[in-house]
Amino acid sequence: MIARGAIRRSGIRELTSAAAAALSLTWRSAPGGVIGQVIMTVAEAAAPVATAWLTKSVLDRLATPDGAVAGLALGLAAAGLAAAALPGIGRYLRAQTGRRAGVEATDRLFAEAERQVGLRRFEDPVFLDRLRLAQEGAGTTGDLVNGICGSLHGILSLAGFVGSLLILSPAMTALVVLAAVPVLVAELLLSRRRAAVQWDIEPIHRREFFYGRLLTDVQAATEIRLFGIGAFLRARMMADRREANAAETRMDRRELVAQGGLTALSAVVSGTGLWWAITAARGGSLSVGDVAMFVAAVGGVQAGLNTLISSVASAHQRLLTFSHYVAVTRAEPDLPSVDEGTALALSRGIQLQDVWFRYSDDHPWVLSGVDLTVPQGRSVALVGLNGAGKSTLIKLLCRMYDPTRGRILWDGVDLRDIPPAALRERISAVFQDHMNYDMTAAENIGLGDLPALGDPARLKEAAVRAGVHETLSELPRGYDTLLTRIFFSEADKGNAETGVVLSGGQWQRLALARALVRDGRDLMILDEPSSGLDPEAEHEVHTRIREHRARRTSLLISHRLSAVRDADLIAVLHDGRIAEQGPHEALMEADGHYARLFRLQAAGYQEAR
Ligand SMILES: Nc1ncnc2c1ncn2[C@@H]1O[C@H](COP(=O)(O)OP(=O)(O)OP(=O)(O)O)[C@@H](O)[C@H]1O
Repeated sequence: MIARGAIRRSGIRELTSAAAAALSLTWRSAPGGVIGQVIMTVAEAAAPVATAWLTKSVLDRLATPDGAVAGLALGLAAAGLAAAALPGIGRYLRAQTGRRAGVEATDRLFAEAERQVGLRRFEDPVFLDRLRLAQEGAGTTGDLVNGICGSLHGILSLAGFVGSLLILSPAMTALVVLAAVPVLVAELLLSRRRAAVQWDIEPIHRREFFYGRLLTDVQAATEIRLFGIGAFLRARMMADRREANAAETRMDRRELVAQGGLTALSAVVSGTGLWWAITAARGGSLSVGDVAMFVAAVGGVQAGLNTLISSVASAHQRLLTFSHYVAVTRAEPDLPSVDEGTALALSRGIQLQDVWFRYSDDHPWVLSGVDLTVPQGRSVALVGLNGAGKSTLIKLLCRMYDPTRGRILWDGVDLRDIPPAALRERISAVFQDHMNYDMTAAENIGLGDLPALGDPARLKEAAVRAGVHETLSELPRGYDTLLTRIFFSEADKGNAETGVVLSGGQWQRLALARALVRDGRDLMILDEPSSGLDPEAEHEVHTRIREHRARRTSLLISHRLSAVRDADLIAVLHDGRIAEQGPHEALMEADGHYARLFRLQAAGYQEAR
């Protein structure tokens, strides 16, 4: 788990490393754009300095009797034109470069997030906050180059105007430059503080987002309406919004006060400068052109400073956000994994040896010394009370987590010594909390084995075996019907062809079809594959599953004990261990947990007769 406090203290090294990463990413995705931006920046910075010098020269020439100004006026017009046109071109280049860098950064971010082979990171709220900020950072990668170009622009125009001002008055130059130091320091402190506020309120935003999604979620809508809890949830969401707003308002006020003081300081500096220039012109030590140049230079220095300060401050804040991107893309994988090797076809079986597991050091033990063998070619059923740890055991088998103690062997090889992708390639599963993808029916099945997406015969075969083929063929566009209505506009709403909504049981059959299309795998895991089905469908599905499990290695979890009774081996998980195991008859004879649960269920059915 990552500590929130550790993340707030982002030092210079972290920021430098974030800047280097952002620049190299932007350079790789749009080198032409970066070069173009630098050229535009230099030209944009030079234009106002050139305009000021040309204006001074024109005014001074006009004061002499034979002052020819045509050439200068032409130059002035050209500089004005450049000053007007360059910002537009610069904006275009910035947008293009930003988009390209954003695409590259986002792609890389999601690829790196996939590198987390297990589930732990996705259960860590701090990592989730980082991931959200990282997505924001990825979208604005190019802005860092903008920030740097902005700073360069500020420095160049400053250099131009400071040089001009130095010629007129070194003392005035020193005053203007010195006045800029507190502004720069204050802006940097403010941007650091703003990034810290943003990080602090991230969990509040996450909660607010959760309530907002709940209030608009079609699945939640039925309960929310029936229980009348909409206003209650809305109040919670608004409380979070107000809390976040209050933190941001405090920050805004702090900025307002600081920036007010800084503006007053710069007004005093310009006023003093203007007073000095007018007095000097009266005394004859400055020409009219010099006064014009002086006014332009003081304005130019202050504008340059403002550009520099705001670019540095915004680049600083973006770097703080981008450092989350860097942290996510460089995060160590949650599970150590080997890159080379394969999981060979299962020939003997899977063995759990003294497996202990808890979700973290603060959680109680879920498994405390499980010993179990799933022999190759046999069907094993796992039963136990709610919360006994059955689904957890399955997640360990798929290596979503590693056992805290003990080991799991695939034909004698520790799962930790097999690349996770190679292991998962050998497993198919229907999970208790299976996904319903907002995609077409064909895609919902084909995602189980991507090559099957282009093979309608395989999709149909899996659907037939899962007992969902008839339902799918009767859809308006058959297997190509979208199983969602979220992508449609108001105009398409009444048109069933644009998408349909399936029932819970139908979705469950689709999940089963998705697992079945992944045929030929070495291990089939079925975690409550029929819990949402009607009795007839349940019977039919279990008959098909039984046929499928014959001579195959499978692990079935079900609370319907009638469905597990003909497994080759039934294991009862109780108090974190396998309390008893054997075939149905042996367990009934032993008269332990299984026999008690089985009789309880059977009695329920008999009473109804
Ligand atoms: N991600 C998690 N983080 C922390 N604890 C968890 C997590 N998932 C499950 N648990 C806890 O682990 C225990 C076992 O849960 P598990 O889902 O494995 O039980 P189960 O036997 O499959 O239950 P059921 O029959 O209700 O599906 C429960 O106490 C649960 O609260």
